[in-house]
Amino acid sequence: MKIAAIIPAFNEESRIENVLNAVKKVEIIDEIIVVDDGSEDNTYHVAVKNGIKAIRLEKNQGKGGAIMKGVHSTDADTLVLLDADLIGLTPEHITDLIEPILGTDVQMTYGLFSDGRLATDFAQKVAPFLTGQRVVKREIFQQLAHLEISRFGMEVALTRYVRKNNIPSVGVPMANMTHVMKEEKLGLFKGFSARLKMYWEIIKIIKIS
Ligand SMILES: O=c1ccn([C@@H]2O[C@H](COP(=O)(O)OP(=O)(O)O)[C@@H](O)[C@H]2O)c(=O)[nH]1
Ligand SMILES: O=C(O)[C@@H](COP(=O)(O)O)O[C@H]1O[C@H](CO)[C@@H](O)[C@H](O)[C@H]1O
Repeated sequence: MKIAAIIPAFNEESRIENVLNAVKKVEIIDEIIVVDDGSEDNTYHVAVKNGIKAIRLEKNQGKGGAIMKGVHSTDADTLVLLDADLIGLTPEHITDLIEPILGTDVQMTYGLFSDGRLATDFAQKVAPFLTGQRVVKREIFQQLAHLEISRFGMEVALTRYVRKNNIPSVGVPMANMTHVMKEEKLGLFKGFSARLKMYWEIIKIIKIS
């Protein structure tokens, strides 16, 4: 079994180091890959400075496209997907996410914030299928079309595929964790516009998957 962590990152220079510090401490992870999705800031250099393999995409391709670049750059059979803007991530959170897959027929796990912040805990209670923290077996990526163009629809495509095909999956609580919300990153107006765009990308993938 080979485990690779893939961290898609778009303009995350000030946030990604926290995530890298936690991932680097997880001994069962064989490879860490940051995919810089056309950032205009120093995300790529922060990853390289931390000794991480980083792939730099010239043009922004969206989260799904960035993750698939990472998937195609490794032969790992187990992929750990983590957002670059997590707050409170520990090595234990990551091992908890991987553990249910070891020696079982579980093919996907998904992490759910709890006891972090009211807003982000609530968002994941209402829509657990959106979470970006996952461990996914490679076969699942191979079965799914459209992931390269799915942008923020990637997680919903994964969840729908697993449900439709009765593939064993497990939700894992991630206590004391949260992330930086779009409105906090981009300001109220731009953040909310980005949120609407994300919902549209999700609707589009539902239509074609
Ligand atoms: O075009 C994009 C948009 C987002 N991301 C990354 O995907 C993850 C989740 O994105 P974001 O935090 O914006 O989504 P949210 O959690 O707010 O829905 C983060 O690591 C982003 O840097 C990416 O690689 N390309
Ligand atoms: O939880 C959600 O409602 C959205 C938006 O999060 P925020 O409202 O910015 O905290 O975030 C998730 O959904 C995206 C689409 O599935 C994922 O790509 C993100 O990783 C995830 O955090």
